[in-house]
Amino acid sequence: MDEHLDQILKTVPLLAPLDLALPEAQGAVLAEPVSAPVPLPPFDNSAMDGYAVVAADVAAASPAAPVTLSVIGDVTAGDTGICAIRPGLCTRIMTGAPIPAGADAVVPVEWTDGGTVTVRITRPVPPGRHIRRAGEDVRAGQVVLQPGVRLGATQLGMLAALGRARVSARPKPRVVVLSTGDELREPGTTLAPGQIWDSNGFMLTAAVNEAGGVGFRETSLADAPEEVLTALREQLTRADAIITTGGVSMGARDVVKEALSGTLTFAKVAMRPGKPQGFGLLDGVPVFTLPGNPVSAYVSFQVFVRPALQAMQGLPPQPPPTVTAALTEDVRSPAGLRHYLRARLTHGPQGLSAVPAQAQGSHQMSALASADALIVVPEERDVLRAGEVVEVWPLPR
Ligand SMILES: Nc1nc2c(c(=O)[nH]1)N[C@H]1C(S)=C(S)[C@@H](COP(=O)(O)OP(=O)(O)OC[C@H]3O[C@@H](n4cnc5c(N)ncnc54)[C@H](O)[C@@H]3O)O[C@H]1N2
Ligand code: MOO
Repeated sequence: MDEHLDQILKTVPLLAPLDLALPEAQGAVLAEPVSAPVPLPPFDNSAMDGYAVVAADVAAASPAAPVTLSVIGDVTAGDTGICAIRPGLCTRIMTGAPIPAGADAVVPVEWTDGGTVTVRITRPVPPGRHIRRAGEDVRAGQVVLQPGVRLGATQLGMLAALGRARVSARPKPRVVVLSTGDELREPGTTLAPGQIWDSNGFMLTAAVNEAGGVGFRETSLADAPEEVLTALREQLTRADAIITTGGVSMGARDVVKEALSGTLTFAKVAMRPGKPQGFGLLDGVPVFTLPGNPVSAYVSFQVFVRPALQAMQGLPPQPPPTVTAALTEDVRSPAGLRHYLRARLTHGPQGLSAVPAQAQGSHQMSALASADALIVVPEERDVLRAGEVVEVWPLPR
């Protein structure tokens, strides 16, 4: 498994950065350091609705002996005019409004009678109180986001706050998913004997999206090597990567293998499910040929394709973070294979427990669909005992 993944990670190309408008950049990975052209906040402003005052004027204010000041006007957020006060005067001020010259504190409106001509203030404020200083969030010139950061909601908010409309970032990889098999039909249609509905196509397209790519599902292909090759070539113009499922094992009609045997490397990987794997570049585009059994295809996606998509965006190709959990029953596993068992995690007083699914066949979608984790059984173990603390991968959602 490690060899196959290493081979993939050293082969997949890094996607070139694009100049993206902010809304298009969601999920892309920053390719430039972003520094602040101005300080944030750009100017001293009020943190409260209230009155901008000279703190010394209200130092002795109390409910018993309120201080009265003249209100010379209102300053609201967005005011661009120049405003100044001197001792004895104040302005009403709103949250986010620039602090008038001469003022050094804000009295919240709750501590006043709310007057508009004169105001009675019942509590003192120390100098600086309720003023948000220019640059106290970000200094001008400060590098705020480093290359390699995936742009989510908060990073896009940060970029907009810095006035950036566009950014250089590696886009989400576009991944085309092609299922192969004469037996496959579209969900929503009726089946003839021997036929099944294509589930891999939908599952893997969704898995691509969950993994931070953009998945495109194509209608399944018949077991004809020429057709498979033509379909793959057609997709090269829009795909950053292609996933196929089916046709890679030992059957008489393993078309994917037949179509690509000169181009890709096919291997039997020491894992279950997911033994037959193929990978390589077709005209520079990574092609992952995953096994047809649905659970095998899904597990293969998580262990090989997901890290590859991360690497293509310049992210560290990390497997999902694992947790440890106590096994609720014994499980057996063939030695020499890394085994991913479908399981459910439960939280109890003793911490996390992993409940293995009863159905562990690589065709048994229902156990996969009700699992929220995979128990990882290392190659060197052939039995794990109930109560043992084991490594578990929570599945992405
Ligand atoms: N003699 C051997 N037979 C098999 C071996 C082996 O080593 N020697 N390996 C087995 C393992 S493990 C796997 S996994 C499968 C992989 O087979 P293929 O990748 O060639 O896949 P197919 O034969 O096309 O299909 C397998 C199975 O999955 C169903 N399938 C395929 N595509 C879809 C889809 N899009 N949606 C739902 N189900 C799909 C297909 O109908 C078959 O039942 O080979 C074993 N055999
Ligand atoms: O490896 Mo197959 O992928 O076990 O069913």
